[in-house]
Amino acid sequence: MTDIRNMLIVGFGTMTGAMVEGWLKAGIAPEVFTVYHPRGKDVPEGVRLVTDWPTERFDAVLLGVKPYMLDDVAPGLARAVSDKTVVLSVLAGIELASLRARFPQAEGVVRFMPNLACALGKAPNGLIGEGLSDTQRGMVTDLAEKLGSAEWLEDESRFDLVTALAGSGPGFVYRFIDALAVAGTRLGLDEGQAGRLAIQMVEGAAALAAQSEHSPGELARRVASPGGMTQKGLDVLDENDALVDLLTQTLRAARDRGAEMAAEAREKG
Ligand SMILES: NC(=O)C1=CN([C@@H]2O[C@H](COP(=O)(O)OP(=O)(O)OC[C@H]3O[C@@H](n4cnc5c(N)ncnc54)[C@H](O)[C@@H]3O)[C@@H](O)[C@H]2O)C=CC1
Ligand SMILES: O=C(O)[C@@H]1CCC=N1
Repeated sequence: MTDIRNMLIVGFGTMTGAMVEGWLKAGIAPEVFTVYHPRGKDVPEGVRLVTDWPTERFDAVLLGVKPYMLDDVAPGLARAVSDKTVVLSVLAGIELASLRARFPQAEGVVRFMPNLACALGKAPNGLIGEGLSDTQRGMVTDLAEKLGSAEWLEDESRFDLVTALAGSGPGFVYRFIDALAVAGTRLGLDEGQAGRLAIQMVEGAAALAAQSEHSPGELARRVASPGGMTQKGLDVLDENDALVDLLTQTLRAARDRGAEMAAEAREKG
């Protein structure tokens, strides 16, 4: 495995900021990172900020702008891409072919789908690439594992679904936490206390599920005493597959938006 020597980041925002936080915590030196922003930007200590397009070549460039801004930055960014560079994109819905059309000279192009838990080294990172050398694939795997895990896909048609589950997923979980707190408040708990209980309960339950030898289904069974309180609640979630159906609709809607964004980028490219 080859350590990354330099990475240019274009679009240093919520997502790529969390990634850099995770990489710095994992021991990558801040000098590895260069952030480009035409109007300047706060960056962590030791990270280089440039307001003009750099002319040197980078091992990796990380694209972190909003998907509809791809063509605002692609021509300038192309100057920092050589035939030894891997282009990493966190842009939802933007396909490998759309990236390749903008960066034909890059050696490899990768869709790298993290989530905000990167900052804690706890994100499942969806990956799919094209044109990668073995060295680049090893480097990208290492970068992903420093942020949590590396989940390589072979079939790009599934990537938007991975994005919906693992990239958008924290948004859905936060809604669930909020809903638990709202429900508790509606039924009579103090609002602040209901919020604290909901967050700490989900944190502990997720940590236990991650460590346990048992599946989440079995863990739910272990919480529910026959004829007891939990079972009565689970009966509501399970009736007519209510929760599974709701989450299927949720993932489908998110996934299908990815396909729409992909089509928009394809038309422009
Ligand atoms: N927020 C999330 O949880 C996730 C976001 N993503 C992807 O990450 C990308 C960025 O999303 P966020 O970080 O949420 O948005 P954001 O708005 O926080 O970040 C975008 C950044 O791009 C910068 N920017 C705008 N114009 C620029 C230019 N011309 N040159 C250089 N930088 C420029 C902005 O200053 C901003 O900081 C999107 O493509 C999204 O699909 C992917 C997975 C999860
Ligand atoms: O909402 C979005 O489009 C991106 C994809 C995953 C999380 N945020």
